[in-house]
Amino acid sequence: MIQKKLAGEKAAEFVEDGMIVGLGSGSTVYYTIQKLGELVKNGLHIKGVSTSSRTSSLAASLGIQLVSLNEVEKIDLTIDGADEVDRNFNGIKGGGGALLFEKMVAKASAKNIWVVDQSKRVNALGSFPLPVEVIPFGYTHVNKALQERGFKPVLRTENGEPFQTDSHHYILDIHTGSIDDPHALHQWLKSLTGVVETGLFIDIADAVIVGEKQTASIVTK
Ligand SMILES: O=C[C@H](O)[C@H](O)[C@H](O)COP(=O)(O)O
Repeated sequence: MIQKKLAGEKAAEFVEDGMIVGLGSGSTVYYTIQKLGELVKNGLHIKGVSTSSRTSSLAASLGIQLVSLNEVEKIDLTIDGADEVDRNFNGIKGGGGALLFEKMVAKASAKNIWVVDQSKRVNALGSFPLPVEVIPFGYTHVNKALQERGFKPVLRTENGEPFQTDSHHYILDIHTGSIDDPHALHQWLKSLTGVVETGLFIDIADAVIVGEKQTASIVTK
């Protein structure tokens, strides 16, 4: 989709020679990574920290050098997609199941830019089902607690089997409706034993690049 391409490619303009760059996951940041691949072929030196096995394969195929999160003290800039972004730049991520690594990479980054198309911008988070990453052991009990709270959890599946994240966890997609207090919801979810991470990304994005019909605009706080 052209809006994703415009946003994704625009973000590559913020990458400078010598940077350690967090490489997000998904169909929008795909275009950033493709662009970075071109720039690397033309002499740009960067090291990438990947957030998913898919991104690792893509980056490696384009000749982008990868290092693990353990090997770096900090990341200069991370570029990633999002499933929803509100006016405070809080977001829902994890539609592709990469939320845990994405959040760890984001939190180790001096700056985070999200790339989205216009449809991802919302007044309040919560229309997109919120991914909750859980360990497979006893996940039905977490599911029950979420059901009791009225969140209608759905175990994410792939080819008829539970979808497994890169860490071999499961994902329960929950239906929260409009989220009034993302902090409180995130805290409550994290308090459930067996929950590894939530797709609520709060106070993480510094700027959002929004792909429009013919251009991409940069929105800062
Ligand atoms: O787990 C997936 C990530 O959080 C993605 O960044 C997010 O789902 C947005 O992906 P896309 O750009 O494909 O809509």
